[in-house]
Amino acid sequence: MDARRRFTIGIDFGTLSGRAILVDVATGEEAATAVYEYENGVIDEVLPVGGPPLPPDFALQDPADYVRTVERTIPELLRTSGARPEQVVGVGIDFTSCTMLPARADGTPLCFLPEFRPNPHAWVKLWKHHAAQDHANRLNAIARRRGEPWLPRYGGKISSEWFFPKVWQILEEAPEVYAAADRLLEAADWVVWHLTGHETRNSTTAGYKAIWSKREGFPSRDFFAALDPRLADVVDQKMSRRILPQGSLAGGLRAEVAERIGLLPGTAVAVGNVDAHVAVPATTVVSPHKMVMVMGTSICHMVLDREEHMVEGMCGVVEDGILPGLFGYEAGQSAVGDIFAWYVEQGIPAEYQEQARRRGIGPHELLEEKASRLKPGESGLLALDWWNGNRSVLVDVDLTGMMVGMTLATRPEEIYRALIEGTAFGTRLIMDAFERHGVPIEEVVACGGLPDRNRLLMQIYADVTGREFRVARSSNTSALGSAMFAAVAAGAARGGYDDIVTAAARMAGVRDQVYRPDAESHRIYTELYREYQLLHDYFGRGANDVMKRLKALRARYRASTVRAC
Ligand SMILES: Nc1ncnc2c1ncn2[C@@H]1O[C@H](COP(=O)(O)OP(=O)(O)O)[C@@H](O)[C@H]1O
Ligand SMILES: O=C(CO)[C@@H](O)[C@@H](O)COP(=O)(O)O
Repeated sequence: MDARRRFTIGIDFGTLSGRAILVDVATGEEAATAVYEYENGVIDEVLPVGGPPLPPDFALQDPADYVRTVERTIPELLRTSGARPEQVVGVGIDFTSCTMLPARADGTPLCFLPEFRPNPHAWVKLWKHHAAQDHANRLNAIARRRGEPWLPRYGGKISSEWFFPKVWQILEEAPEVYAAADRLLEAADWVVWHLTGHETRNSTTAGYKAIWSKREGFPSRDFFAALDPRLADVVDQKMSRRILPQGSLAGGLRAEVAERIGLLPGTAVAVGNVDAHVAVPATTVVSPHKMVMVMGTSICHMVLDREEHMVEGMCGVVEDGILPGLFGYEAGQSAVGDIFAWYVEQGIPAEYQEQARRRGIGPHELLEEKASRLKPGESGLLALDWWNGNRSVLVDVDLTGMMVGMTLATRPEEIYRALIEGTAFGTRLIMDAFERHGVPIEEVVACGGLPDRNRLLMQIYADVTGREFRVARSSNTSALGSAMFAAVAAGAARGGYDDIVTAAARMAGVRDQVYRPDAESHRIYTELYREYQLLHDYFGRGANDVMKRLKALRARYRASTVRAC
């Protein structure tokens, strides 16, 4: 190991695991990687401490898994690379968002305290926690009635996945937790607090998930009081108005953590970031009108522009939200990889599982191989990709998945392919919304776990959208982006960079591989897309609320079943 090399560390806290990389600041070479699969994963049935079944649509996590991620991955990076602590000039982290938790004034999560451990609301609410939809609906109705100027920045609706519906749910369903919480914060900021001993708040989670803007700050005290008088001062009582831009130095690594993980105390730590937004410069995109698609459990569609446009169903548009000096747009699909996981785990016949096992391949690989032999339209199937609700453009987690065209002859690979195609149609609809509202999409760069796992999926996305898909060089773009922002937090004087654009030029890259649309497939998919749009509007825009009626029946029946036990 050349002692003159300088490195930064990026840790991407995903839905199921934390992934860390050690990156050469001069070249972007990933000298080592380490992964920690969360011991408690996604907590959606019962708490790790036991107790009654969690209510429907809860999705929680254990902050101890975040501490274990830091303490397991960073020593592994140093061990496998041979890098010396003094060669590491900075650490950056990114997180799924909005993943939030209640904590004491010293940063202790309430779920660490014996008296609160049995209470689900004391735990981390993961980004996909969908049990605050009622609070989101009421918040949106009040915001619309008051004519709140910030609502159009979020596509006209605040999602139940974002910060304040989750806060309101805690207040109404667990007022004792709300009262005991000195701090309410994003997990991204909590991990940085754990690393540095300083509480900081970053502009990306604040802007996209907590209705903050650089020009106007948070919504007014009157707005919060209109939700509930007890929320009037929530920002000043349990949050902060000191919001730091991306690349800011949050502080130095605190001694007790540095000692446990093998780094030097005082190593620069960048403010926290969001897994989708941080990936943008790591794919080389630092200028407008290039869509970065972070493709994993969900898909996040990220675009930069010099102007602010109001686009239907956006998760948000935030000034400086992704890169300084530009408006950053975020749209998304709440379930993509999750849908394929659901089908592989719940839907394929034992015969297919056995076939895959005999051949020493995974079920995804077997299905991909079989589905690759099908032609667009051949299955007669069409899916609405709402297995975990709709994030963009309808912003409604109470919508559910649907597949039409099934017959007695339908085969598993046809269903698998139709699920992929349905998610691709969802992406095409988001791209159309951007262009319809004045934000052109001139290029597409994909990153995340899916491009490395499923070539058929990538080709279908190119065929459905009619666009070329480039792929980021790194298989860990979010972690690479965090490592790049760590270099900026350290600054050129300490071996990093003074701005993210320079860091991107030196540390980011794209692969030579390009997925190009096939003209005939695109023609067929455009016919199918028209059918998708009809179903989308009929079931998603109020013509028939059967999905919501069925979900209400499920909740009622499930509640009665639980009571009967
Ligand atoms: N071969 C595959 N084809 C399609 N989806 C896959 C495949 N293998 C894994 N997945 C899905 O990819 C998702 C994980 O994506 P990844 O980007 O690694 O994680 P995260 O979303 O936590 O960042 C899971 O939802 C999983 O079901
Ligand atoms: O919503 C966001 C970012 O705004 C993501 O954190 C969320 O969709 C989860 O992303 P993953 O698919 O787990 O990478």
